Amino acid sequence: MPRLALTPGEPAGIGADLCVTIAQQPHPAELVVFSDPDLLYSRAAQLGVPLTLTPFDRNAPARAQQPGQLTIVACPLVAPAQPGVLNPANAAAVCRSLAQACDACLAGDCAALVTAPVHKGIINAAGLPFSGHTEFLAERCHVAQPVMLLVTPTLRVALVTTHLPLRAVADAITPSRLHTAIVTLDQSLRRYFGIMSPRLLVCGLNPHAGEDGHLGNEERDIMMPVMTALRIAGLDLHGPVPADTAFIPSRLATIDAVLAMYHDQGLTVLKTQGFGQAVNITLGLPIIRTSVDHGTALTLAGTGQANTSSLESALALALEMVASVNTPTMIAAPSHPE
Ligand SMILES: NC(=O)c1ccc[n+]([C@@H]2O[C@H](COP(=O)([O-])OP(=O)(O)OC[C@H]3O[C@@H](n4cnc5c(N)ncnc54)[C@H](O)[C@@H]3O)[C@@H](O)[C@H]2O)c1
Ligand SMILES: N[C@H](C(=O)O)[C@H](O)COP(=O)(O)O
Repeated sequence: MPRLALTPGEPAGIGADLCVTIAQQPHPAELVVFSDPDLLYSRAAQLGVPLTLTPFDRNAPARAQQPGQLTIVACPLVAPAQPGVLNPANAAAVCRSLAQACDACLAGDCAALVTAPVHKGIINAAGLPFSGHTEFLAERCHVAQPVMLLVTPTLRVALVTTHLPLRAVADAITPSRLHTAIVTLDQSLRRYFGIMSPRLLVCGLNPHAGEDGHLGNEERDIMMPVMTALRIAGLDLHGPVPADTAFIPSRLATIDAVLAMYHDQGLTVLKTQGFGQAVNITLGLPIIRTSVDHGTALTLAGTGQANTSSLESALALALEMVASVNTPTMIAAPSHPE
C-alpha cells in the first residue's frame, strides 16, 4: 500500500478544494496531505463535505484512504486563508509544506509527491525567488536540470526550458541542456512508461526550424550536432522539425513524445488538446512527482466549481509510476562530450 504525499499549494486557490473533494472517494493508496488542518476543515465546511484528518505516523502501516478522511502532516499557515484572496504572509508556509513533502519522499516515507497549484507571483511578492515547483524541487533534490513533461491520454510533451522569460530562451538552448533533456526524456519513457525504444520528435526553436540557417542558427549549430551524436548512441530522434507542424496527426502517429524548446511552444498545444486531463511530471528527480495541469483558479476557490479530473489523473499516474519502478528497464545513458 503506497503512501502519496499531497500538497494543496496556494491556500487562497482551489488546491484545498481539490484535496477535500478527492478525499470523498476511496483510493488505493494512503493520501498524506501536507497542509494547515484548519485550511482543509474550513474549505470542507464551505463545500459541505465531511472531513476527518488523522495525524501521519510513519511507523504505522499505510492504510488505503477511506472516503471523508485524509492523513495529515500539519504545516501551519501564518494567516487564515480566504478563498480568492492572495496573502504574501502565507508564501513561506506554502514553500515549507512543499519542502516537507519532498523530504518525506526523499526519506522513503512517501512513494511519490502529488502537487496542487501554487501561485508563483505571490511567493515572489513575498520576497522568495520561486519559478515553479519544478525548479524548487530540483534545487531541494540537488538536481541541476529537471525536465518538465506533460501527458494526456494521447500526447506527451516535454520541455527543454521551463519557466524562463522568452528573451532568455534562445541563450538557454545549449548543447549540454539539450543533451540532458533528450536523455532524461528517453530514459524516463523507458522507465516509467514501459516504452522500450522511445521515438522522440524534437521541435526547432526558430520559425521553420531556422530555414537552413536563414531564420536562425540554433537548429544547425546546436541541435543537429547533439541529435546526431545521440542517434549514433542509439536514440530514435526525429527533427528538428518546424514547431508549427510538429503536432499534426500524421507526425504524432509515429512518435512517443514531442520535445519542445520552451513552455508555450509545447504546453499551448497540449492544454488546448487535453486541459483538465493532463498531468505534469517532473523528470530527472530522485523522487516521483506529478501535478495538475492547471493553476490556482482563484475565482473558483470555495465555490465547488473546481474540476478534480487533473488531480485524479495525477494521483493515478503517480501510482502507475511507483509500480513501474519495480520493473527496471533503464539503459546506460550516453554521456555528453562537453
Ligand atoms: N502546477 C502549478 O503549480 C501551476 C500550474 C499552472 C499555473 N500555475 C499558477 O497559477 C496561477 C494562475 O494561473 P492561470 O490563471 O494562468 O491559470 P489557471 O489554470 O489558474 O486558470 C486558467 C483558466 O482555467 C480555469 N481553471 C483552472 N483550473 C480549473 C479547474 N480545476 N476546474 C475548472 N476550471 C479551472 C480557470 O478558472 C481559468 O479560467 C499563476 O500564478 C500560475 O503561475 C500553477
Ligand atoms: N508550467 C506548468 C503549467 O503550465 O502547467 C506550471 O506552471 C506548473 O509548473 P510547476 O509544476 O513547475 O509548478
